[in-house]
Amino acid sequence: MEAARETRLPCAAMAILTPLSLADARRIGALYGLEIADVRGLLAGSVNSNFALTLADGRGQVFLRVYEEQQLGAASREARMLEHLAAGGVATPQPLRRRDAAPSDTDAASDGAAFVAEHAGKPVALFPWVGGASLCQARVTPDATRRVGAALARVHLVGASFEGANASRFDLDGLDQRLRGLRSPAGARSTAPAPALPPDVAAAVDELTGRLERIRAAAPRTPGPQTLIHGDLFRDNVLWEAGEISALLDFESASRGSAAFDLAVTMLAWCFGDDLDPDLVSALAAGYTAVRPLSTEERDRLFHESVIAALRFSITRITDFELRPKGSGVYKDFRRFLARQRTLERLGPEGLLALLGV
Ligand SMILES: Nc1ncnc2c1ncn2[C@@H]1O[C@H](COP(=O)(O)OP(=O)(O)OP(=O)(O)O)[C@@H](O)[C@H]1O
Ligand SMILES: N[C@@H](CCO)C(=O)O
Repeated sequence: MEAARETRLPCAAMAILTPLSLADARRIGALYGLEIADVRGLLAGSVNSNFALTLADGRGQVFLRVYEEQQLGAASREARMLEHLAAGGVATPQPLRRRDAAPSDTDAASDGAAFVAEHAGKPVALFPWVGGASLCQARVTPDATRRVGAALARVHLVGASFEGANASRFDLDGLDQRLRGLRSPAGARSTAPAPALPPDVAAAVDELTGRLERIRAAAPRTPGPQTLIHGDLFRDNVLWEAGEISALLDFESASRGSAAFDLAVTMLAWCFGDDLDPDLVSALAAGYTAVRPLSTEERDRLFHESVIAALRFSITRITDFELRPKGSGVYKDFRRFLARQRTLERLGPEGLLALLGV
């Protein structure tokens, strides 16, 4: 196992929700054939409780995650998916196998039971320690977006043969439901904005509702080709070391979905400084297509999927950040994604394809 090279304290730092004593860590480590000398809580991530375990044999550390929101079945399925991706050459840490796992425990029927243990009634998985740090926007160069594009294409290529990916929670119906919840938290059929919403949020909800209706009306007749998508490949989900990607992280939103949608999410997340940066966009697309050319249908869907991607993050940033108590962790501004949506509309389908150069 590689030794840790640096301490990371990301802006999304949270408390450890589930404590893990050295005795707990030793019991869990033993299930994976590891002798643990030390355990350290990590202020990393905003959902799960994460720990660095030091190995007694001097081979460095492993990363232990306690899944705070996923049940055993979902965590096992995610571990099986990560194993599939890592085994296929995607740069993501391959979950460690339990020593007592039977060969069949990695297959779809057992749903990845080989990788997951339990602690305090919650699922736990172990991963090799990965060095590296995420990039701030000012350090994102065309070389970086080219690498990100290539890494995303590998997820789509390798993920295509993964059986068992879930449907996305963020399809148009899921987004519509979130907007309805915002307009009427009680779930009534009212179409009036809920009075509790601050005026600018209520106005955004109106704007997004209109947009969702327009997107539905203009939607292609079929869902188009599907593969396994990451769904959330933002800067904080990619670690870098010496100018290269050391890990893609956080496959929590991974699902069956459109590669064009995933490429659009990644473009929206990586290629905007103050405004859309054409050099970052064309490098991202070039990196992607060098590994996995887009099919004609995927290319034709790029604009449609881009406006859905902008809609998705505008809405989830309202429900998951704007309306939660401030000061309790990371805050992500939905207004940035409203602005990105307007940029896309200004560009139009032909303008977007010209920028991407596909
Ligand atoms: N295998 C690993 N080795 C070393 N550090 C890791 C490893 N996996 C994750 N990390 C660190 O932990 C941080 C949180 O990871 P991740 O995003 O997967 O966690 P999370 O708890 O699901 O939180 P969130 O979804 O909010 O990001 C990462 O940003 C990274 O710094
Ligand atoms: N990456 C998301 C948050 C996690 O899904 C965002 O920036 O809105």
